[in-house]
Amino acid sequence: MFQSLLPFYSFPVFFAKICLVAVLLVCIRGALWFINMLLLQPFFDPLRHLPGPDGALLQSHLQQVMDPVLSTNTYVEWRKRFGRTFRFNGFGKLLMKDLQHDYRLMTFDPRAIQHVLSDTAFEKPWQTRSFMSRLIGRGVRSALWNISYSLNIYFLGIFSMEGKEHDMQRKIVHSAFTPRSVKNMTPLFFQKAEELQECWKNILDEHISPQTKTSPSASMLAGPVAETVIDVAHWISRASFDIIGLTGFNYDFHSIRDESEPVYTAYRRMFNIADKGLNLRQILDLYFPILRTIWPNDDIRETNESLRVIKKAGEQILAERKTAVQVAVANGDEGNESDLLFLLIKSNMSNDPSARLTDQELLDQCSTFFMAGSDSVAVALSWCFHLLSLNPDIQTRLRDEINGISHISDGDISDSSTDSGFHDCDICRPEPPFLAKPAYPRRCRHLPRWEAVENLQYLDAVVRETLRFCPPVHGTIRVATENAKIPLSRPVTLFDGSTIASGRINFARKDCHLTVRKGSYVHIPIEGWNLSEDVWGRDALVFNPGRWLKSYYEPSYKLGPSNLMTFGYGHQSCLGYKFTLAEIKIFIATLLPHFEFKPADGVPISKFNTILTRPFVSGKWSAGTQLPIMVREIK
Ligand code: HEM
Repeated sequence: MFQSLLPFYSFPVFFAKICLVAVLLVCIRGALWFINMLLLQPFFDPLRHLPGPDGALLQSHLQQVMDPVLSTNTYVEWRKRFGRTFRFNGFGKLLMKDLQHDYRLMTFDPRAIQHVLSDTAFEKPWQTRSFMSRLIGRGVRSALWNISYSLNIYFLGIFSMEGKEHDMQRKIVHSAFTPRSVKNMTPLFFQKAEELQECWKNILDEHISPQTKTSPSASMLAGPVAETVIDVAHWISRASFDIIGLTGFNYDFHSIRDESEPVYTAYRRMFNIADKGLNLRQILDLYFPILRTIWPNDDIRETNESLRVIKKAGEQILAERKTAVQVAVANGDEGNESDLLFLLIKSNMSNDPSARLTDQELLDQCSTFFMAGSDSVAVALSWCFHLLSLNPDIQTRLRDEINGISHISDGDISDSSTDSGFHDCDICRPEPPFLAKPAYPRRCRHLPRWEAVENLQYLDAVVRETLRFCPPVHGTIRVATENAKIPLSRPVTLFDGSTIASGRINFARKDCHLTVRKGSYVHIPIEGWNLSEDVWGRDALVFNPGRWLKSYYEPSYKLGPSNLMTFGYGHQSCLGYKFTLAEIKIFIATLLPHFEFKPADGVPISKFNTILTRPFVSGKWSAGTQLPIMVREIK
């Protein structure tokens, strides 16, 4: 047939015509997409009625919202201009095959936040889960992802689960975070805090001037004997890795002393890669995960290698912990083991067989603990030392309080394991809300040492204020999986002057709730909530631990533990809240009496968002997270 056409159409003409038709088709498709994206979609999006910042439809406001250097002012300004609930532009979302117009909702309204974080119609976006899944979870349903999944090694942690799978895992994992489990871990926190203290002391010993070394009496007169700049974030990160290794699965990385342990190195390399954030290649990988297999780059190869090391070690550890559970159950002394994997295996064994986690899923939970529980605590603790270094008066007052503990004895865990008399401390207390506490009743069954630290009110205030002021997780996002309604606690005035009333969702009326379309993103500004004047008063932007000491602290709203959004809210909120408080308090109580912290000269510190909001030296982003602080030994 083609042969018969050729006399009429020379090949170049024929080819040119085909090209012309193809170009025309692409142009028509482009024009349709443009009309749909810029005119139709925004027109039918209910969020268009909400007030929000100006900007062309293709202009994104994401940097203003997500960059912690800009976000604090952005929130303050937008809230002044638009109220508690408004919309802004994302960067376009890829739904089905099309890049779609992307109005996003941001809300500071407690009822709306409560609803979005509790209602199963809202899930973590698959992009977030897919990004995390590379490290800790599955949970994404795209066909391409599944092909890639079958070719790679993925973890199946609770973080990337939704729906029933999530509920089932949460029930089992939750059982490893009971007050008693956390209490039993506190000796390990002390052990590692003391190791870190010793390491810092050794570093400082190298900086003692010869004169002071030969003259102990002079050093006593002079007070502090040595000082140097220490990258506090780096050391604390090593310590919290050790802690999560021990508390997670009874495995000591010894990374405070030596960073060369292979599993530690594997995790560290993998997290460092994840911390680079989303670059173009990673965005491509998200949408076309098969690329990771057919066109791996250095980061992907390194991540795969790390995952292999972790998997191999994990299998060995799992086998060892399973044997430990069997022996403990047979001997009836299960109460003495405190690592999360042990508790998970035990809880899994007592679960309905059909709902039990597989070995792989058990290991995945441990990787989840690593991902969720090591650097997050380290970052919070680092910010705490940073804030103390900037506020010498607060630092001195806190040190005086800690030094005022008359005696901290090393308790015996077994002494404290009787079941009577739980008292109202953070570890024992079943749930928030937090009210600034009077002195705790003295019926605690905790270790005497932990009890002493736990009872320090100013320490408690400093830790909570740090978690409010510098939340390690900057914000969270949910996506509507169906057209959904969101109730409000305050009315919202729309662009056209009409109002959406506050109150419960009223299905009979349209003006009693917000409506969002399937696929719309809702941003929950964790940092924004924590720094909101509506919630915390006019000094919301000031670091003021004293706010927690008022005899009766009653915030206007209650969302999350201590009314902090730091740990999220609802059925996917943080399981490690009490664990975190205990670890941070113990590290501060151990280190502060021995060291004084001052800002290092000429080293400005800024926040930078990777997965967590980390400290960086301003202008030196490529050097990675750092927190150089001048540390001086106190003799
Ligand atoms: C300062 C320390 C920490 C902060 C700021 C933090 C923050 C958070 C936040 C905001 C969420 C909810 C995320 C969302 O809703 O999108 C979360 C979830 C979670 N966190 Fe933490 N976390 C911390 C420490 C820990 C620790 C120490 C552990 C465990 C050892 C842990 C385990 C988890 C787990 C398992 C989840 C998922 C819960 C679920 O999906 O049901 N976290 N965390």
